[in-house]
Amino acid sequence: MHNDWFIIINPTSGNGKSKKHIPKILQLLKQQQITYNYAITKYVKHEFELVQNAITNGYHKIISVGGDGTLHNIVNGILHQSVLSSSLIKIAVIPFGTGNDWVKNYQISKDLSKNISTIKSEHTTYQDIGKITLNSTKTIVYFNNLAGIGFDGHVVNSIGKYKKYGAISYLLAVFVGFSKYKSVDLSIELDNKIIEVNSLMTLIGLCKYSGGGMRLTEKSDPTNGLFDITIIKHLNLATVLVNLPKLFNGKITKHRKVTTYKTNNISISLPKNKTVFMQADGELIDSENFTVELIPKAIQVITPKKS
Ligand SMILES: Nc1ncnc2c1ncn2[C@@H]1O[C@H](COP(=O)(O)OP(=O)(O)OP(=O)(O)O)[C@@H](O)[C@H]1O
Repeated sequence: MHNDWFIIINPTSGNGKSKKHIPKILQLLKQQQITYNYAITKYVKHEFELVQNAITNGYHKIISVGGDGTLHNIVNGILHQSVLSSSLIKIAVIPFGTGNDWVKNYQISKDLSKNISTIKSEHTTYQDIGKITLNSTKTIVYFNNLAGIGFDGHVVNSIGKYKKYGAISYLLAVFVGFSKYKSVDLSIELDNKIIEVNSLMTLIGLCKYSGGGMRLTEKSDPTNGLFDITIIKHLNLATVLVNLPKLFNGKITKHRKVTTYKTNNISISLPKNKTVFMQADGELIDSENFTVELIPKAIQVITPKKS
């Protein structure tokens, strides 16, 4: 194991923004005497392979340059390997995505110099990770921010064509998608209860933000060993419009059609013969009945010291 950082850069993140900043990032790292090696991804999910190769080659400090999807794939590469325990691996993020929701949770600076000083400090927080197991294929997908079923999966499915609009892309996808979307019947099992619900969307959160800055879960804390579950029943467009600010300030969780729970284990069954989109950290995943369990303090993430 050596002490250099391994940097994984997704040049397509943020509509190609990260690519333009590569020379500047590398120069600032050198200036702060941070030693590193780096690789640029060449295709979708290449991050997964790159991080596993880096760990096999003795790296245990990783920097993700990109958005939430890049980080998600790196986290999955780390959790799916067995060379080194994930809790011994440090992950830093230089955000260059569209939504950049995960970094908001920790107030990681978008200012490159400030962020690189934070990385240099190596101040870490041990973060919980969600582990989704799909019932029939036993496929495992990890998430570090939030997973969702229903309308938010539908938004992720359509987001590609809106990303060119930058920060407002998620909001655009919400409004364009809403009129055609139909809520679905879910059977949700948590804390020995079975909840049958017609749901617009159901969210399983570790961190606070998703969908480009929305706050759909209640007081999420990615270090407390619990998921924040939000079940939103069917809402009409007028209700969404009236409650728009509440989607961003967290107060939507108080709406009478919204219920919240805290748990570390949840199973969800989807309706038969209906496509229900599912997403993890803004990446679409296969849609089928699944169970989610929480792995406490599974990774170390580089975070600014609280002043
Ligand atoms: N070279 C590449 N070509 C095409 N896609 C890539 C490449 N490298 C990585 N990807 C994929 O790009 C996807 C999106 O990346 P990411 O989520 O980081 O950016 P974003 O969508 O702009 O940001 P955010 O998720 O924060 O809104 C990921 O699924 C990743 O696997």
